[in-house]
Amino acid sequence: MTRVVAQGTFDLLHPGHVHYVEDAATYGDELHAIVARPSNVTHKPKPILDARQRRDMIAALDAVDEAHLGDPDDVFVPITRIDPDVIVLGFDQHHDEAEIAAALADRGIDCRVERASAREPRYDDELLSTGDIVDRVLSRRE
Ligand SMILES: Cc1cc2nc3c(=O)[nH]c(=O)nc-3n(C[C@H](O)[C@H](O)[C@H](O)COP(=O)(O)O)c2cc1C
Ligand SMILES: Nc1ncnc2c1ncn2[C@@H]1O[C@H](COP(=O)(O)OP(=O)(O)OP(=O)(O)O)[C@@H](O)[C@H]1O
Repeated sequence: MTRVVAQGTFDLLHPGHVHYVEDAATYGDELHAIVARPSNVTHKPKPILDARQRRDMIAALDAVDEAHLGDPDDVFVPITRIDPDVIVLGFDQHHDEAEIAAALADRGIDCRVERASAREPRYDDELLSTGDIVDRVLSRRE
């Protein structure tokens, strides 16, 4: 049983998230999605939706076998619990594969790090970014 981890903020779910978890799922038999807590989302605006709602939505996707609320303080708490064989990073995520691989090795966790592919828009109006969805809401509802 090859266990895979994907992770992210997964706010206002869109086809890019679906592509990410479906791509991640191809790396093994069981896909675990870890949902970032707001305190750990530091490189962009805080998510709109509660972490429990973001977890429930990503859990509803067929490709995801189990979704987990991330640990507020130590990102390796769920990793140690899930004990994955593969961690698949999102195509544009700011994490460095080598740094994560080193942190895993330091903890004695035997797990390789991969990177998912990107998904391009299938039509002009398709939004594949949470930030873009928020911007459109603001522009249409102000
Ligand atoms: C290996 C790994 C484990 C993670 N575990 C957690 C966690 O336990 N708690 C958490 O809040 N975020 C966790 N994250 C998510 C990061 O905190 C970060 O916020 C997340 O990658 C957001 O990326 P995104 O905004 O591109 O979706 C983890 C990320 C990685 C790469
Ligand atoms: N178009 C896309 N193609 C493939 N993966 C995507 C796409 N959009 C987002 N993802 C992946 O989904 C994961 C979670 O993305 P995240 O929660 O950061 O949403 P986001 O839409 O990328 O946010 P924002 O665009 O506001 O930064 C990330 O790993 C990201 O790489």
